[in-house]
Order: sequence, then structure tokens, then C-alpha cells
Amino acid sequence: MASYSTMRPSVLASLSFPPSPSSCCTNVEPCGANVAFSKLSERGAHHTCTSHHHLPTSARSATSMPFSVACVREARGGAGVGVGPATSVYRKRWLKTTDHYLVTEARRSAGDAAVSPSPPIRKQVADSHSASLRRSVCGSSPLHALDCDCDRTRTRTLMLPSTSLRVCRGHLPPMATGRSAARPWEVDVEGMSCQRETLVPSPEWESVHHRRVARRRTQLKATTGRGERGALQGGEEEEDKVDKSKGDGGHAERTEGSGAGASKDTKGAGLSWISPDWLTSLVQGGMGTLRGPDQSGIPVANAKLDDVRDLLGGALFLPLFKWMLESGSVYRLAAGPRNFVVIGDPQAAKHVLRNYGKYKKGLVSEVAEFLFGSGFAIAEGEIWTVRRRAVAPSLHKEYLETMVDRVFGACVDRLVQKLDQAALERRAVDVESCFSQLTLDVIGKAVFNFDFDSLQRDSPVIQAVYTALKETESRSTDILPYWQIPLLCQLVPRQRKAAAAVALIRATVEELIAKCKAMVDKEEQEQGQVNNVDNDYVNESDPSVLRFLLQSREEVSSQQLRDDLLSMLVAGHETTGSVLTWTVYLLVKNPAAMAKVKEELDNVLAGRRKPTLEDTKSLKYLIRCINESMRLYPHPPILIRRANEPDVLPGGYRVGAGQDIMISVYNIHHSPQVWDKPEEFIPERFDLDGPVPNETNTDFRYIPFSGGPRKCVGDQFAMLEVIVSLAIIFQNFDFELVPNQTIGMTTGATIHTSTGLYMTMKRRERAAACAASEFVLV
Ligand code: HEM
Repeated sequence: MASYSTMRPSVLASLSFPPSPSSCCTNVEPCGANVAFSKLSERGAHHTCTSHHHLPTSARSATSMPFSVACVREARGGAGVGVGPATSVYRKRWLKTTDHYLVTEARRSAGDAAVSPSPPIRKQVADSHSASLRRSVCGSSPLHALDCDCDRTRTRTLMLPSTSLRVCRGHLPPMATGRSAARPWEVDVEGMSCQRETLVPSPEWESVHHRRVARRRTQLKATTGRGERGALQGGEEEEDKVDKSKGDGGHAERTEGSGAGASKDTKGAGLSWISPDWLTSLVQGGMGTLRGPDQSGIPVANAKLDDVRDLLGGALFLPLFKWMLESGSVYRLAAGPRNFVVIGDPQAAKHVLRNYGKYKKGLVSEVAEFLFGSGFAIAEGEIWTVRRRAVAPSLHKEYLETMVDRVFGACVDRLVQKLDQAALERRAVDVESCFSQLTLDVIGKAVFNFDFDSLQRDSPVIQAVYTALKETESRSTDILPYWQIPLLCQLVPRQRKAAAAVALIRATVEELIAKCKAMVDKEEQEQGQVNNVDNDYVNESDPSVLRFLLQSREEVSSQQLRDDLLSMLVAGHETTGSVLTWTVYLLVKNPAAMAKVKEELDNVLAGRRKPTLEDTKSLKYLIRCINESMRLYPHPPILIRRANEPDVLPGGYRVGAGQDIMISVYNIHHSPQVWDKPEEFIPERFDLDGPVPNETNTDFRYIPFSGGPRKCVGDQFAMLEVIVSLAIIFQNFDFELVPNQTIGMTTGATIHTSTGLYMTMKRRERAAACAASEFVLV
């Protein structure tokens, strides 16, 4: 048998190996997952690791053979590159099968009729043609790979209208992989015609799933107390099997909420052994025996097992609201080993938020430290005081005016072009991802003077930010903070994924800082002096926050600067994107309000598409719509604090030192005791000629930007960005919701839709008459 090492160069060169049978994912990265593979390029022993689930089927099976991987990070991976597993066991097996493959191929090309290509090779050759037609677009959630052929044992048959396809579980949207009733979902297929298809679960899968759910329910009903936990564990073992067979849990980590009847991916709940019923009884009764009677006067929510799915990994704010209706506006909740006091009362919220000394960020700092480091969004004490004082002045009036004039409009204009194209092709667009891209572009320019250009090309940063934020939320409900143990972080796939996301974000930020530093130093060398910066300073060519901070020559370590800017990047990106998404959604659902907005825009801007800072003040109705949208969908919906010392809340509720607190902004904003018709979208509820509502003038009934010393530092920036964006977009387009969509809710740090928000759009006649583009990005 010819050996691989002797045959490799010549045979590989002579093989017309199909150009990239390709991994199923376009976002392959060397993420160092459980099974690492090394890539042996012909140039020598270049090794790179890539995650197991990113590799094509042939790489994972025992019968591995050469193939190529499109590695986006390294921009490598073409035809004729052999990939072999790195671990010795895999390498051995792989070499064996490669030898076999090469010999077989050699015999075949020498005309040996007895040899026919092995089935996998035939399959790959066939797929290499169709792969180019069906390139997956799974980089940008919630779009997922189609027909990826990862591993046949882990696939599920899905019915397309015309055919049936096999899709890897790991690449399906969460509602498809979840255990609750699945319903139709969508996958973007970048095929020849770029059509979108709707997939529904196959009838076999549905029936297996329903049987499993029914069995589990019966088990739970039949048991109580200790037994209940036993039953849950039993059920989980079964679910675990399902989960293990999932291969990649990555996508499934994006879970569904129960809003608007959305189905839920209860992965978190299913994998955890905690039962709030059990813990609630501990708090209600057991706590009396363990720690003495509960003197706090705070009612304990009767948390039910069914609700825990939402609590662990879903739209947490929804069960919190349900429990408020049952237990009152301040209640205690046992969630895992922690217990929280949940506040849905404006006065109690005001007390906690204003008394920052008594209440620190606590749990938030713990669970988000891996992302923000010592950034001032989560820092406490002296670091926070100093850094907030240093950064906040960068968002001064001159700066905001520059943003309105030179950044917001220019970025939105690119979105307009994108939507224009979709309108021409009568294509539906997921506006949620568009807004996420837009706000990343804006914050990139505003904070770093860097153009992510994510509207035009896929930015891995978006997914990385989402992954990192989702991880912070998961950590806050994890039963054990195992992620505090470094070794476990290296072993657990979810942690590795989060670490990779943070590494990517940090590397991006560090690179941007280095570039800007070099530029400032160069300028100063050329001018032979250090620039003095006053509070209104805006650099003409680079108005970014980074430039402001570097030029102000504050004493700060480069790591602190990185963490502060990263705080702004993360805090200012998702939040604003979500406000845009839900405001558009609400307006499209309320045509009368939309008509008023458009009328106002036409009056105030009179065909000029670009509002100035002054114009924004006149767009009063639009602003009220945004205010109302942030009431109904606050981002984040929950604020977390921890009591530094014992205290008494308004209403006489006692909290002990170390007590974790959730201020549910969602509860306050939706409370029937606080608002009339709280569930309705009524922009007029805020007086049109009155002040813009905030925490002060509503006495903490309305706190979308929080309140007290740790109130959002970017509130004005964000409002202006949303006003300018919507003003331009609504002048240009009429939107329509794609029918039969389920708009579910899920949370990262903000409220997301569970599977995107698809809309079609038409150019408004009036806008069509306007010139194509008036903005140039600075
Ligand atoms: C509509 C969009 C936005 C919303 C709804 C929002 C909301 C919030 C909220 C509620 C907090 C307080 C969290 C707490 O009390 O625990 C906060 C903090 C913060 N926000 Fe925003 N934000 C938005 C946009 C922005 C933007 C655009 C930036 C940056 C330019 C930004 C930067 C920050 C920072 C740095 C903090 C931490 C402040 C501190 O702890 O001192 N935010 N945001």
C-alpha cells in the first residue's frame, strides 16, 4: 500500500479534488472545539484548529479523507488542501483511510475498472456542484444552514414545499430544535434564485416529539416533592440523549420566549435540575427551619415548573410579569441557589436606583466580567466614578450634532440602498438584522471612527456580541457559577464559544485603539506639541469618542481604555437596534399612528430626507412613538442590583445585605397599577407638548434608560440615532409585515424577536422623486 507521506504532494496535485465540498458553515473559525483538526497545507505543516461541528461530514466520520474548509478568519481554504484530525487517534485513522483513498484513486485514474469511487466521494463530487447553489448563510442568526449533511444520524427530515431536505440539528433555528411544539420557521437559502423557503417539521418528528412531551407530563404529574425532582431528572436523561445527539448546541442557545405564542427552546430548563416549585417551598417553609422565619414581609412568588423554561434561557421577563400579577409588585423569587427580590413598583425602583451606594450592580458585574473586564458599564466604586467622569463628557452637544450631521444619516442611507434593492426585487427582509447591522455601523463610527460596513458584508462581531450577551444572561441563572473555574471554562463548549466571541470583540477593539493611537502620536509629532482638549472638542477628521479620549490624555491603562470602549460598543449597539425593530413593528401594526408619523415627517422635513439636530425637536409625534415603544419593549427589560447593607424598601419590605434584586422595568412599564391600558400602543399617552418622558418627570414610572447615578450614558445619543434613522426610513418606504409570521420574544440583554421580523417594503412615491443619495459617510 502506498504511504500517504510519499504520495501526498504528487497525488494531491493531480487529483482534481472537488473545489471545496466545503464545510456547512460559512463562519468557520478556529474555535478549538472538542475535536480539533489540523490543516496540512502543501506549503508545509500549517496547523489550524477548527470546531468539530464546522467540518463537513467526511471529516468527522471514521472514514475521513482530504477535504477543504473555508476558514473565513484566515481567508484560506481552497481546493487541494488536505485536512486531517489533530488528535493522535483521529490522525491515525485518518491517515489509514487517506492511504486507502489515495491508493484507490490512483488505481482508478490508472484505469482499474475494479475500483469505483467510494460512496462518500461520489456524494461529495455531486454536492460540490449543488453546494455552490445552496451556500449556507448561517453566519447571521437566526438564519441557518440548509442541507448541510453534517451527520446523517443527527438530522431530521424537513418538508419543503417541493422536496424534502436534511438539515443538521445544530443549524436549525432554536424553535425547530426545541422540545416544545415546533411550528413553521424560515431558513434563508442563498440558492440560484436566492429564494426563501419555509420549512416545517416532518410529521414523524412531530409525533415522536408529542409522545415524548406527553410522557414527560405524565411523569411529572405522578410525582410530588422529592419524587418530582426525580421525575424531572428521569425526563432529563431522556432529553439529554436528544441533546447530546444535537452535536452543536450553539444555535440552540438562542432560545424562544413565549410572547405572542412563540414556541420555546427550553434547552436551559431541560438541562438544569432545578425546580422552582421545590425551591419555592424551601423559601416558603424550609427557610423557616434553616434560617429562621422570613421577616422581610415580601411575598414569595408561586413559581411553577412550567414557568421555569422561560426563566432558564428564554424570555425571563415574561414569567416575572406573570408572577407580579399573582404576587404583587414586590415579591421574592427562588431561582436556583439564588433568591431574588423582584421589583415592579416605581417607588421601590426609585429607591434602589437612586441609592447607588447602598445597592451595587452585584450579579451583573459577576456574570458580565468575562466580557466587559473592568469597563465602566459594570465597574464599581472608584474605577466606575473615575471612568464615567472621563468618558461621559465625550458625548457632548457638539459631538451629538456632528453625529446627526455626518454619521447617522450616512449609515442609514446605506440601509436605504439595501432596502431599495429588496423593494425592487419584492423580497422580504429581516428588518431586525438590518437594524442590528445599522447600529453596529453607527456605533463603530461614533466610538472608533471605524466603518464595520456590516450592512454590506457579514460582520462576525454582531454574532460575537450576541453570543457574549446571551452568555451573561445564562450565567445569571446558572445553578452553579462553574464558569469561575478556569479549567471548566476550557472544557465546556458553551464557555469556549463565549470565550472565542469575547476574544474576537477584544481583538477588534484593540486593533482600532492601536490605529487611532498611532494616528494621534503621528499628528502630535508632526505638530511638535500635545493638543489640548476642552470639553467641546471635536476633531474634524475623526470625531470619535476614542479620539476624544486619546487626545484628552487622561491617565488610563490601555486595558481599561479597551474595556471602556468595549462597554460603549456593546451597550450602544444591541439596545438601539432593538428599539428600532420594535418601533417599526408597532407602527406597522398601527397604521393610524404610522400615517401620523409620515404626515409629520412630510411637514417638518418637506421632502428633505435628512433631519438636522434642530429638526429632531420638531418630530414630536415620532418621538412619542419611540417613547411608547420603549415602554412596551424596554431594553434591557430587567436591571439587576445587590444590596450592600440591610435596608427597608418603600412599602416596608426588608432586604438583607447581599440580597440580589431584579428591577423589572418590563413589570413597571406593563403594570395595570401604573398605566392605563398598559398593553396598548398609545403614543398619545405622553403629552405631545410636554417634556420628553424620563425617570424624573414620571417619578420612575417610565425608566427605559434606568435612573440614578448609573443611568445610561448614551441616552441622548441613542434617541437621536433612532429619530434620525426612522425619519429617513419612513420618508422612503412603506412597510408591510410578511403574513403568518410568529413574532416571539427572546432575550439577550435586550428583547429580540425569536426568529426575525420579516417585512416587505415599497418606495414611497414622494421619496422616489428625491435624489438618490445625499449623504457621504465621514
Ligand atoms: C435606545 C438605546 C439604549 C437603551 C435603551 C439603553 C439603556 C441603558 C440602561 C437601562 C442602562 C442602565 C443599566 C443599569 O442601570 O443597570 C444603560 C447603561 C449604559 N449605557 Fe445605554 N442604552 C441605550 C443606548 C446606549 C448607547 C448608544 C450608548 C453609548 C453610546 C450606551 C452606553 C451605556 C453605558 C456605557 C452604560 C453604563 C453606564 C454606567 O454604568 O455608568 N447606551 N443603558
